[in-house]
Amino acid sequence: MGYVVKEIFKTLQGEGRNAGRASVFCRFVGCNLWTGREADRAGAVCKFCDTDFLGTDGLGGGRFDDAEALADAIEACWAGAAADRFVVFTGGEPLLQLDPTLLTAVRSRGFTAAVETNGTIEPPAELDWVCVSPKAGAPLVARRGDELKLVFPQPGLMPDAVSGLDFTHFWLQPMDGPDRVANTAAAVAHCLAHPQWRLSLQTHKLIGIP
Ligand SMILES: C[S@@+](CC[C@H](N)C(=O)[O-])C[C@H]1O[C@@H](n2cnc3c(N)ncnc32)[C@H](O)[C@@H]1O
Ligand SMILES: Nc1nc2[nH]cc(C(=O)O)c2c(=O)[nH]1
Ligand code: SF4
Ligand SMILES: [Mg+2]
Repeated sequence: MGYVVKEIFKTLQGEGRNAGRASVFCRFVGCNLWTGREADRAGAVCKFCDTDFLGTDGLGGGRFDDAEALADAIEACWAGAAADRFVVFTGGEPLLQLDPTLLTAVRSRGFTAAVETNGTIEPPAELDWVCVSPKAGAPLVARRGDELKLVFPQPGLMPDAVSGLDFTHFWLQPMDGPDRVANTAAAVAHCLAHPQWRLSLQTHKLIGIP
């Protein structure tokens, strides 16, 4: 089983409960809700994506023949002590490729393993941290986890529709793009009126790190 990876980089997790934590990000190529091509954006299920997940041309990207090779690359990217190792699998949609074999390989190297997923695919049980970010118009299969991070506002997916699901933390993350300032104000207002929800800012963008 091989893996196709856009990029592998070390940075601080910018979003959600683990914001500020040193992390290796492994970004897989491909998504099931958008082709990744701008020409297809308007017709995609997910239209607001802020990420380039096409090609293997990013830092540390490439094709990895097996789980051991990719886990070795993740460990090399960490380039540090054995304590507090943390890897975030993202994409694109990581659950199109992430499997128990790769999770076992990174965990055997001392990593705590997290995922950022759109919730359309059931996450493997070997994950230590599951962040689900549901998308309007897409089936929500992953209905439990550690954090639910709703990009806000999304026409057709109101917070009330997912606030009863089995998650420990509930975040509203303002949709980045031309309406970011207005979306942030709307998210703040919703959190004030509905304290189950907390604000998640994309802090890496605020401070200019990857
Ligand atoms: C690029 S996605 C990759 C993982 C997965 N496909 C997903 O959607 O959760 C990583 C995170 O960025 C969020 N995101 C994507 N575009 C965004 C935008 N324009 N503004 C705010 N958050 C965004 C997603 O909702 C998700 O929580
Ligand atoms: N610093 C940083 N934090 C992140 N949290 C989720 C990200 C993602 O693209 O999945 C992301 C990202 O791209 N960079
Ligand atoms: S599901 Fe995630 S990776 Fe796919 S287009 Fe939407 S935000 Fe981007
Ligand atoms: Mg990102």
